[in-house]
Amino acid sequence: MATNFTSVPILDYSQVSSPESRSAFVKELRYALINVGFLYLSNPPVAGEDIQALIDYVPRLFALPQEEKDKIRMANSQHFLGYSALGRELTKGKTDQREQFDFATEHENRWKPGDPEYLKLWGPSQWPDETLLPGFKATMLRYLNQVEQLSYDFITLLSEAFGLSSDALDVFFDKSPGAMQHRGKVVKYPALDSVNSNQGVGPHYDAGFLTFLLQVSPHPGLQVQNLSGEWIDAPPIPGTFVVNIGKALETVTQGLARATSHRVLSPPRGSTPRYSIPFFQNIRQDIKLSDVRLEFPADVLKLKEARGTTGETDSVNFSEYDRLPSGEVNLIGRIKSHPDVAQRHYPELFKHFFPQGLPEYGSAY
Ligand SMILES: O=C(O)CCC(=O)C(=O)O
Ligand SMILES: [Fe+2]
Repeated sequence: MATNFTSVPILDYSQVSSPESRSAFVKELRYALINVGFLYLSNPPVAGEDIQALIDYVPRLFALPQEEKDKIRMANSQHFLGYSALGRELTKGKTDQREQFDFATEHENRWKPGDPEYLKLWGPSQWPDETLLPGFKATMLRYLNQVEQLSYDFITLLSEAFGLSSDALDVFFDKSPGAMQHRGKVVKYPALDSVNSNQGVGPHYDAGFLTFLLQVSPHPGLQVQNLSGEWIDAPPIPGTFVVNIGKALETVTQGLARATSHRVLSPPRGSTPRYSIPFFQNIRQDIKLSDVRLEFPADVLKLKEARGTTGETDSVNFSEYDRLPSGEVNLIGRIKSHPDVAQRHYPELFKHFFPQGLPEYGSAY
């Protein structure tokens, strides 16, 4: 089997429901996790009518009057939830050319004085005025809840694929109601005519465990980096999610599940905008990855050796995972990406990471 990839494999989730095809699925999953770090998932267990309803809402969400979007701007939120205008997010210090709304699964903030600051990171979303976009909030939450369930089921499959007991990774989640929070985003990438670079989003790794991406519009632009550093297209395939692995999952699986660097190029001049909806699976904020040591069978570890080492990439690294609680690593990531929000809600950390003050793109709201 080739260890370098030139395309992203497609896995069929309907295979999971019968015992015979389930083992074929798990085998393909093992290959995709170890060698690619990305896959398409067809027939995902998320209601087609919810996905379609969400897709229909997306252009209407971005078409809301600017003042309505500004009412729910991210700078209002210590949870980094809400609206980010074009060009207000950084990847590795460079401006991303996208406009987006961060909406998360429902969660009441649990921070109280004396608690670690990272507990402030999870809390309620800011939603657009219901009268302007009736039903959007309920649809988005239904969608997020279904993808959350899929994300847990997928972790079970991943554990099986790596020869672990199916509950081996349960320790990373607190499944009591409302205890976890996972984050979704609705993203718009305008065409090159209206932006000043083609960095839709710069090369990066995702931070957490699994990402489930819905490519809403038919535009290409998403690219993933293979072992020799080439950029491979991952164009939209209707009816699928793109699934990829974050740095936390790579770390706890000792590099078996590959976190693969990826980026989005802006649509060409004259194009309509590209839209997407990623879902990021979080893990417990208080867990330190180094506290959990998983024992993988030798034959599985050999597959990683056969893959060879991943070349250096220029992507953001999340190297702090070996020593800090996961919540703190995530807070640092959010601060670096959204300094204007950090300046307002985390002034000490802001000063630490941005000693010269806010970067060039302008002042905080
Ligand atoms: O919009 C996309 O297709 C991918 C976005 C992404 O990689 C991210 O937001 O982490
Ligand atoms: Fe990403």
